[in-house]
Amino acid sequence: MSGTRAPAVEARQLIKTYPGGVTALNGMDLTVEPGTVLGLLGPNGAGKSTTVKILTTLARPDSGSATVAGHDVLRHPDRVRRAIGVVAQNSGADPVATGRENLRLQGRLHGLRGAALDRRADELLERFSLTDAARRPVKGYSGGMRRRLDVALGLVHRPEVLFLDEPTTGLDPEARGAMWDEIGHLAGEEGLTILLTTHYLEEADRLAERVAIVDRGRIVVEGAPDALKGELRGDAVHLELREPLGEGGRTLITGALGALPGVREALVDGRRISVRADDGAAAMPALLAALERAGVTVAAATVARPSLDDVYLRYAGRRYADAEAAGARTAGDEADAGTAPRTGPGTAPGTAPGTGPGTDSVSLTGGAR
Ligand SMILES: Nc1ncnc2c1ncn2[C@@H]1O[C@H](COP(=O)(O)OP(=O)(O)OP(=O)(O)O)[C@@H](O)[C@H]1O
Repeated sequence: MSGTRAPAVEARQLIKTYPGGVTALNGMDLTVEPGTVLGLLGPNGAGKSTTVKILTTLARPDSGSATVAGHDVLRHPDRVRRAIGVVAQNSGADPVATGRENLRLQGRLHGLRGAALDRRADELLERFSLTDAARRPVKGYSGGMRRRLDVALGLVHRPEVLFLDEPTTGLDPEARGAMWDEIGHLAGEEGLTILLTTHYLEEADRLAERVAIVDRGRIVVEGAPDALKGELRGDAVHLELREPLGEGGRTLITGALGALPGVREALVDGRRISVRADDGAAAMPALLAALERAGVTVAAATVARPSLDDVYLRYAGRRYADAEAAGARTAGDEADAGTAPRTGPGTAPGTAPGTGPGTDSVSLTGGAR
């Protein structure tokens, strides 16, 4: 692949507000280089699906622009559609038809006929280890087989860019691992450009050459996973307290821990404290002593190399698990409320890192280093 080729996907300043006032996208910028896998990583409700809908011409932004495979999504949606494959969150396969019938139908929709259609269907069945199941109705397939068929359906017309929306959600660990291998091959050996959305940190880490972390409708940081983790120099120390700290306690502890030698950053959030230290093991005794002096009891402590979880915490200002829980609560509210508009993280764009309610943080070094 030439380094001078135009980006396969480019989005600039996409804004999208849904009826009811939910700001799903709040200035989304995104670039995917040809032949690479970009992982759009973010918690539930961050705006990943809305981004994919706009890039695949299924929704229009309120403002901003985007091109896919060199075609403008608003001016030439038909050209974009011919150049892309889309694997949506929910399977598009007909459960009553067989795997082979589904592939043939999809091929016909893309203009394939006769021997070329048969060849392509057989090729994809073989490619995705579905040959033995080719003549069975899809409703009898396992979750992993269905997902592989979904990807095969998205590839029938040999697209340049493949969109995979949450490709492994709902799969068991074994099927997830198999799907990761498939996606790795598609990008590596077949040179496809892939934009995949995921809310699994591990999936982004494992599959994506570059990760764009999306939070509240915009990208908060983008880069190669190892580089992003490497920028957070030092170790991540996580402490769990027996009792949650109130507001006064949080401020006190944040200040006390942040002032210890070798400690770069401390973030206190309820029962959990996250510290970034030059040497986590060396800092641990002083951290525990400072907490003991403050009358705070520690229930558990761990030291680890920074993970994408820590990258998210650094740039989005809240823990990934908390953001996920907030998104899940939102989805639950929505289900309770029937057709009520979704609200949640997307309703509060632009909250500065570390300033969310219930969180105190102090950075002693300024910036991410
Ligand atoms: N049709 C809609 N009407 C109103 N609000 C919506 C609609 N679709 C999405 N939203 C809201 O827009 C925001 C972004 O949603 P989006 O589905 O793009 O996020 P996501 O990151 O893909 O999350 P998920 O992983 O749960 O699909 C959320 O706050 C959501 O509640």
